Amino acid sequence: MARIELRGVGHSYVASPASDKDWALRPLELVWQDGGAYALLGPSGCGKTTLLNIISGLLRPTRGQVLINGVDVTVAPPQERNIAQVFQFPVIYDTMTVAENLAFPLRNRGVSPSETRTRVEEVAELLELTGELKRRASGLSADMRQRISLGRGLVRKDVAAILLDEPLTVIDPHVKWLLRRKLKQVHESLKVTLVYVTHDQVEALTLADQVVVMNLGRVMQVGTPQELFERPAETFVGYFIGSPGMNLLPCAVEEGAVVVEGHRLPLSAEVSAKAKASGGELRLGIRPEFVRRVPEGTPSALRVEVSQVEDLGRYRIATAKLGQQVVKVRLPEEERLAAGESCWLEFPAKWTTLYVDGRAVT
Ligand SMILES: Nc1ncnc2c1ncn2[C@@H]1O[C@H](COP(=O)(O)OP(=O)(O)OP(=O)(O)O)[C@@H](O)[C@H]1O
Repeated sequence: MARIELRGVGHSYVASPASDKDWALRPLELVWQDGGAYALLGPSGCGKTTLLNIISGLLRPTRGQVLINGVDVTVAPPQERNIAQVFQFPVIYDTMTVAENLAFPLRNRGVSPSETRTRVEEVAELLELTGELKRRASGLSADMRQRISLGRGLVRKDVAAILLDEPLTVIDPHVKWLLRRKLKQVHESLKVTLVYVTHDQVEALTLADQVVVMNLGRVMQVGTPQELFERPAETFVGYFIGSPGMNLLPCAVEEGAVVVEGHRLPLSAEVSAKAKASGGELRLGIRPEFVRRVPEGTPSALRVEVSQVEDLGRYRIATAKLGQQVVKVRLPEEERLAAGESCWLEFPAKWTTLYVDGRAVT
């Protein structure tokens, strides 16, 4: 089991990093608790793999220290870290049987044949591979191969953490959810620290207790799926998480109010004072799920013109014009609304966040 601590860890692939953009991973502080399930979520190129490779020891960071259970392992090679890594494209030995593939890490460490057999059977059971143990690995489906790869990580009793780098990307969509569920079960039963890299928010939010959202080599926010959804600390998080993302409306502040397209909405005196003092670019954020349709005449209601209503299967999204700005609204099932109509909307204060230069004012 492992508690992983990153102290001022940063990495640059250029010899003498000068500006922020030279850092693939900007120096950061992060603690991953023993037994937790974490996701690293962010767009392509944001530094997820770089961070994962630093933890596993494949990459030595330009700066900072990596501690596993309090021991500094910054310069220790991967084999000294008791960390298993599962890659997007699993490396499986086709000439071996499934059982031999699973046993491989134990054979390498000189574990006795009887203990190896017991562990392989346990892991095979956990991953529903028992019926396949005697089969040759060649010709197995992508999800079977990924299960073997995961099994090879789990087979060692001393494995402290499992790092998975986009493990489901090449898996058929209709078996993806099965493997995702399996992974969650494995984590729940073994309580091994799990770090899961993905650019897919559904994967991150369903698997992890804590999600680390990254962009441009920087950690934008660490939080539970609920915290990231309800209280995005940065406009990037608000927009990147959610489908569609958060509405981010240019606005102004006056004392005790935020002004959007000429409408005054109440705002705490403290937040309005901080925002005014900062002098930065202001946005009012509200998720489409929290915008409410209200009857005409409701205090603070905003009149909008609906330009489009999209049916996304389980729900519908209305796109509406508020003056010059566009607002997305998730409609309740029974709500009747069509393009060309106008209606009244409310932004409940509880669900609005004011951002200055992309950061939430709290
Ligand atoms: N070996 C390398 N040499 C030079 N630059 C690199 C190297 N590996 C990654 N980079 C750069 O570092 C940045 C972060 O890359 P990284 O692979 O960590 O991102 P990522 O979030 O995992 O992206 P993806 O999801 O596409 O794998 C990118 O700009 C990438 O081009």
